Parts: sequence; structure tokens; C-alpha cells
Amino acid sequence: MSEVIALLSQMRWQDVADIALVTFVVYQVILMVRGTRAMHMLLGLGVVLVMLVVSKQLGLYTIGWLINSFLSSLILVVIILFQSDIRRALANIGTGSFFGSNIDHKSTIEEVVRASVNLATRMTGGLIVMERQIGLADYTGSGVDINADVSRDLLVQLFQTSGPLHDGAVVISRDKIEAARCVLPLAASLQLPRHLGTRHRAALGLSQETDAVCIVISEERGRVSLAVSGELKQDLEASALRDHLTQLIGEKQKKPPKWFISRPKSAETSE
Ligand SMILES: Nc1ncnc2c1ncn2[C@@H]1O[C@H](COP(=O)(O)OP(=O)(O)OP(=O)(O)O)[C@@H](O)[C@H]1O
Repeated sequence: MSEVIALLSQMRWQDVADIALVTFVVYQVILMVRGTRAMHMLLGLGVVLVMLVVSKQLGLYTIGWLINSFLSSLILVVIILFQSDIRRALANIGTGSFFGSNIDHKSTIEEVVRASVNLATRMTGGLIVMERQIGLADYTGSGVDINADVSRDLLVQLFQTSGPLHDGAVVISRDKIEAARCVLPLAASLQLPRHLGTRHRAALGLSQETDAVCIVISEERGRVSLAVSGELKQDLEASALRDHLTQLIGEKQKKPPKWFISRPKSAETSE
């Protein structure tokens, strides 16, 4: 006991700050990976570490050497395995203010919901991306500038197959239709059921790379889906879509504070 007290009395404020920072980082990492594929990968790495210890204890030199060689490139392995999680976490930290925006997104959400329902009823395909904290300039740059107020009629018009801008995604940023015909990154096809094609893969892909909210209107099935944080919610009715969008975008007071890294979900799909 006295040793502990002696140790504590020797601690500098820098040590306390150091421990607090490490605790915070570890906590954030756990929040980020909890319930995701990354968690399973981390568990896998844990098993490899246990195997290393066991192989040392038992004098299994070859397997020990193999595991050692693998672990020596661990940083590289971690970066490759978790590249999209790391990218999103860094972008999350680096995005502007610590406070939510004061813009009222209610009418934007309503127009998006009405456009989505309208497109679905007409069996017209569409892909609408709503920017959140992470800027989407990389993707709007590939499209055609629009810079117009968000309205159901314009959104529906943009996706008419007879028009020149119907291919690709429409991006909404700060309650404006910023660009159309944008090309998005595709998620791996293995992450989606077979009946879903590139439109859904593009939505899922962008949602894995950024915190954007992607609404997909299926041309084949006339259904609306929502991709957020690498998760696809399929076959949403208007009220469910409105609720999700309001929760994700509309209610600024419900947004987590920016020091709280939002937890990416696994790339599984839910119906
Ligand atoms: N990388 C991309 N970024 C944005 N949009 C894309 C991308 N790739 C394909 N698309 C859009 O997806 C359309 C093709 O959709 P496809 O039929 O393959 O997808 P789907 O997921 O099966 O959807 P649907 O149910 O509407 O057919 C293209 O015409 C294009 O508009």
C-alpha cells in the first residue's frame, strides 16, 4: 500500500495527462470498433498474440518466427485492414467546429423524402447523398455543378432517364443541391445481396468512406434504401425514411459531440 502511495506521490501532471489521453484514445477505439467487423479482426489479432506467447513457452521456434515476422509488419497490416475506419475517424476529428450546425434541415429532409417516394412510385432509379460533417468535394468534383435549392420537383427531374444528369449521384450540401452525376466509390460486391447492383454498392461505398447519408431508390424494385456508416437499411416507407433522416441530420441537439467518434457499423445489410 505504501509503495502505491509513494508511486502516486511521484507522479507528475504530465503522467496524469498521458494516462488520461491514452484512456481516451483506447475508449474511442473500442467505441469505434464495437460490434463491427473490425472488432472481430482485433480479436483475431489477440488470438495471434496468444499463439506467439504459447509458441515461446513451448519452444515452437518456426511458428514463433512466422508470427514474429507477421507482427513486425503489424502497423502496415492494421492500416490496410482498417483503412476506411481510420480515414473516417481522422476525417471526423478534423472536421471544423466542435458544435453542431444551426441550420434547420427540416424542409430539405421533407423534399428529399417526397422526391424519393415519387421516384420509387415511378420506378425511376436515384441516388441522393446528404453531406454531414465530412466534406464531399472529392465526389462533387466528378459531377456537374447545380447549386440550387432542394426541391422535390428538381430532384425528380434530375433523375429522369431522358435527362443528361440522371446517371450517378446527386449531392446535397448545406441544404443546396450542389452537384449531380457524381461518381461514388463502390463497396465490395461481397458486402451486398446479389439482387443489389452498383447503385446500392456506390451508396454503401460512400457511407463506408464518409459520414454521408445516402438514399438509394431502386429502379428495378421501386424501393427506397438508406446507407449510413457502412450499413444499408432496405425497403423504407416514407415515414421510416423521414424518421431516420431527422435523427441523422435534422435534430442537431441529438448529434453526438465532436469529441465522440461516431461508431461505424458493420457493412451488413438490414431489411
Ligand atoms: N460509382 C457510382 N457512383 C454513382 N452512381 C453509380 C455508380 N455506379 C453506378 N451508379 C448508378 O447506378 C446505376 C446502375 O444501377 P444498377 O442497376 O447497377 O444498380 P442497382 O443497385 O441494381 O439499382 P436498381 O435497383 O436501381 O437497378 C447507373 O446507371 C448509375 O446511375
